[in-house]
Amino acid sequence: MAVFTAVTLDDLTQWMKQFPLGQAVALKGIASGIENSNFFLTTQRGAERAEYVLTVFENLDFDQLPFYLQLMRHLAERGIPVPAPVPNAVGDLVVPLHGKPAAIVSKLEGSSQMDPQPVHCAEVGTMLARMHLAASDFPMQQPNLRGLAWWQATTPLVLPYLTPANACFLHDEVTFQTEFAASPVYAQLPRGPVHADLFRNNVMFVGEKLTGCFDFYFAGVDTWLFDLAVTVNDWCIDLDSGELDEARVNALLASYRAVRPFTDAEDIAWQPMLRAAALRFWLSRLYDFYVPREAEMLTPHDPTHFERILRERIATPAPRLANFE
Ligand SMILES: Nc1ncnc2c1ncn2[C@@H]1O[C@H](COP(=O)(O)OP(=O)(O)O)[C@@H](O)[C@H]1O
Ligand SMILES: N[C@@H](CCOP(=O)(O)O)C(=O)O
Repeated sequence: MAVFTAVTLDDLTQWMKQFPLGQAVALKGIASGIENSNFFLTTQRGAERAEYVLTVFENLDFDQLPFYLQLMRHLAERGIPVPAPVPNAVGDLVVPLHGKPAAIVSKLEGSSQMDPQPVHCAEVGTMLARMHLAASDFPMQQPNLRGLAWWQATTPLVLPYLTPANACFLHDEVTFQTEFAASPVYAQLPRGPVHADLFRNNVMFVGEKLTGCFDFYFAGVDTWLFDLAVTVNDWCIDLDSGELDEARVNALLASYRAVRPFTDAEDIAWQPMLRAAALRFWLSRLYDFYVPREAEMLTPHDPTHFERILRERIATPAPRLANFE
């Protein structure tokens, strides 16, 4: 269940007056999701009804949220299919509700495709490349808050819970990634604002047509290749083994490259980056599993899934980016 803060239609009677949306006439809690309280909100202005998503943010504060919501607005204005935040009468995208930050965004059509085929991966690749280019002139700066500095700070917190062999494995991978991030190849990688969590459950489809992506609350400035590796590590794998599925990898990379060709540095960095993307989610899942936050509100995901993927990415050479047609 993912409604941590109860909101009723009565609560919204006054609150909605700051938005140019008319009255709230229906509100339904959304069960999926693990971080925030989400609701489908129906509004009515005159005879016209419209659907939105109301989010009450449980873990992010008022200072952090403008980056995410302004980025969504920036992308929506450039035709990238992401939820468009609705500003209130004074232009604020984030406003208090029950003392917590809240926002209203447009509702995307469709549902998640949890058994993606190459055709779906091709759609994701095209959208991701378009999103990277469209975000490249976004003026706000916020690093990926789940990047290298977070990995280095979080590793000592989870090491005591691991077997000696796994502790050693984690420590070695963070050392490897620290050296990779200091390398000349890494310095040449193109970067900008990235989604950083473009998993299957964060993209909507109607049939084979991608209708949008959401959940920008891990977005930040990082390399485009990292974002691509996060995406491939979720969309293009066999979920049991963690192995890459060649047809889906091919489809996603070819469609991405058709919009934004890869650089030589990206070609060289691909395998370390697939490892980095696996490490990032192994570590966050370990942290959520072993170091639960106070007033726990988060359902932890299985960390061993990404441990398996990381071992697999180290063991099996990644196909060269340049070879994909
Ligand atoms: N803009 C949107 N349009 C349509 N559905 C949405 C939208 N935003 C969220 N949802 C629905 O809400 C669910 C939970 O959202 P999510 O962002 O994953 O929550 P959390 O941040 O709590 O993990 C999604 O699985 C999706 O069904
Ligand atoms: N994708 C992450 C967890 C983030 O959850 P989300 O529901 O906010 O996308 C993972 O799988 O560990």
